[in-house]
Amino acid sequence: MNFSKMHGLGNDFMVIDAVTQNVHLSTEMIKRMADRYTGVGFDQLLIVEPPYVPDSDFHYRIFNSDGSEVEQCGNGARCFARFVRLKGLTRKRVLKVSTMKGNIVLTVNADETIRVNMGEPIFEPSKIPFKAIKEEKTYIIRAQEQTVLCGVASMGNPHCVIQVENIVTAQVATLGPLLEQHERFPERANIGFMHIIDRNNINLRVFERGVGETQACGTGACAAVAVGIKQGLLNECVNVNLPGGKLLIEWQGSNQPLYMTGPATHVYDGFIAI
Ligand SMILES: N[C@H](CCC[C@H](N)C(=O)O)C(=O)O
Repeated sequence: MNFSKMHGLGNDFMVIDAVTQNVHLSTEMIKRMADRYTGVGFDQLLIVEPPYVPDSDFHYRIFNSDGSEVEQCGNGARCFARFVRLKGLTRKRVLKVSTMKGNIVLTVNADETIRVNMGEPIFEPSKIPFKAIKEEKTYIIRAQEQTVLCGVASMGNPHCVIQVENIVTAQVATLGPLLEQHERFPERANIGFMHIIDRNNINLRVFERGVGETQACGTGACAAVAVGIKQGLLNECVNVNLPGGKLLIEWQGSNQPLYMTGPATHVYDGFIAI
């Protein structure tokens, strides 16, 4: 099976064309290919399929390295757009794509960065899902002996966003797994640690559901800015500095779509006999 290795700011992907290839992968196969020592190695696997819904160009499926299938992937969406053009599956620069939970529209800019309409952030607890009596700007979560203040949002996938004073000393390795598996997140969650520099710039690290800390998380950047704007701490246009690089996030508030702009990099093509 042919594949491409790609990344969005160091969040890395194995991308498979299931339009011209017959692809049937079990969870075990996905986990084996995800292994960074004995497999291809990736944070997520992206499988590009023919369109499922009317008026869309493609469908694409996203699997974390633990084999779990998920609803959305921001960095993966940009790599998807670059992949389908690189492989000659389309010549369009505006792509309509369906994923497990919704449709997104991607625009490939002249400089080959990609601007993605990620849809409207979701804050209703039952739709995230997150166990809460009612929707709040800030929640208190008790995790073992710690009390955590956070915001919660979904970009199709669930995110918990914690504000920290110092991004380097943020408790990513300890609080990350604790909150990812917390019982208030019935489908687990991605955990973002946000340091607000000013109203237009943040630093962010993300402990991703089903993976661990990654170099970048596109939906995590979207969720962090959405939570920060909802809490009145950020302006409509924010530079998000991740360990792997910078994303531009724009959101004009309720009932408006959120946009993410950033790069997508093709690393190599490969073949795996499975
Ligand atoms: N780990 C995420 C999926 C990938 C998201 C991330 N790689 C991005 O760029 O948005 C989840 O389980 O919801």
